[in-house]
Amino acid sequence: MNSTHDRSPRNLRLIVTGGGTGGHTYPALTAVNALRARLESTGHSLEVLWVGAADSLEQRVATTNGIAFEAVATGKIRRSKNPIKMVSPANVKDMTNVPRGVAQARSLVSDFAPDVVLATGGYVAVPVGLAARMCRRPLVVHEQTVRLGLANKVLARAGAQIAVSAQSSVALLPEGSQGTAVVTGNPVRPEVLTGQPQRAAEGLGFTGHDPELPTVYVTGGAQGSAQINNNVRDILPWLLTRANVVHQCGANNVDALRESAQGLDPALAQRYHLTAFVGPELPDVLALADVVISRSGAGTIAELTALGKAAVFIPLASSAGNEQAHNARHLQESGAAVALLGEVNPANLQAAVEPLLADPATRDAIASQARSKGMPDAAERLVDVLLTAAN
Ligand SMILES: CC(=O)N[C@H]1[C@@H](OP(=O)(O)OP(=O)(O)OC[C@H]2O[C@@H](n3ccc(=O)[nH]c3=O)[C@H](O)[C@@H]2O)O[C@H](CO)[C@@H](O)[C@@H]1O
Repeated sequence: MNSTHDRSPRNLRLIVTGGGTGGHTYPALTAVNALRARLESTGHSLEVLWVGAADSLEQRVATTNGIAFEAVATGKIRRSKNPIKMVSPANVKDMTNVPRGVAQARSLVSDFAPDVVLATGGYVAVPVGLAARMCRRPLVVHEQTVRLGLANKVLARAGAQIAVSAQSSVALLPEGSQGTAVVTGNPVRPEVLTGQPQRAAEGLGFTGHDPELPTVYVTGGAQGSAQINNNVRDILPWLLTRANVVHQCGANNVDALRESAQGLDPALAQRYHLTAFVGPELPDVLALADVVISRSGAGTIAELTALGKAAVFIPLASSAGNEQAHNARHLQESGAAVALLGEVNPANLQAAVEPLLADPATRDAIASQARSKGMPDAAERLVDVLLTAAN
């Protein structure tokens, strides 16, 4: 790292790229906002251009947050053990998109002339990151997961400065980039850390919430998870005798779950709140939750550890490099979570949740271990890396 003198703020121009999922998009937005706040606190300004895929989550997030956005062509290479399948029509089309995206990104980078480029992963980060290197602009890559994603691996080899979310990532970096890597943690949206439990039930319209009972928040990520939904559905008659349940299930699953909830005893059903997606109420819902049943994507883990929540993780088995299982195991090994790493069924989900509801001391012990793993200052650390790279 350079000296703190090198990080002194000045007016800056930033290109940010990354997206595809919330896991790549929200850390980018959080870093932009933190960098802007740091610069403005010293009377300086930040000009930002977000370069992403057209009609994407990152486009919606950038534009709703008043950040200028430009789209470039991207190509997702579908990996397969069978080399014949690699030459699929979809892959061939996507491969031709990559050079087109690099050319588009190169012209955007050269016109905008950023002081620094931040890439947070996802396929779109590849053309933009490569263009940054071609135009000799400093490139910082932020990785949310323990193992580098494919896009970030390509950019690490192209000479990016790497910021990682966990110390254990450093040993897994490509040769040559380990020495310069910085552990920042995974930036968490600041509003997530300042929720108010007493606002949650009102914000959700959860009129039957019983304040005498603990609350379980179930989340399968933005799309929802059929595996989590089905197992939770099957233990609901038991769960609702002990807790309120807020269940975020994804848009595709909400109708079927609503129908099956009609079979619940009405006295229990009033403690159940089902929703496709939790939007601006998310911080309050997290503040209210005593126990969380969740996938173990990097973004969710960063939030739950920063807050110190007792969680039961059900990893997505098909996540890249099985990283969700790795994340969950890592926390379970230090008593910072409960992880269901093999087959998941209603019986073992109930067995995992039961001690957390029965004994507040058990869940407090897990919550406090989780909090010790959290890095609530990750955005500020990433800002330090960006300011150093820009100088
Ligand atoms: C399917 C897939 O590819 N998953 C990957 C994706 O995760 P993905 O983006 O699906 O999940 P993450 O846990 O990283 O982030 C989800 C984000 O959405 C928010 N949220 C979720 C539900 C909701 O109703 N409201 C809401 O705001 C969560 O609070 C969190 O901030 O990128 C992550 C980071 O690279 C990886 O670790 C995951 O393995």
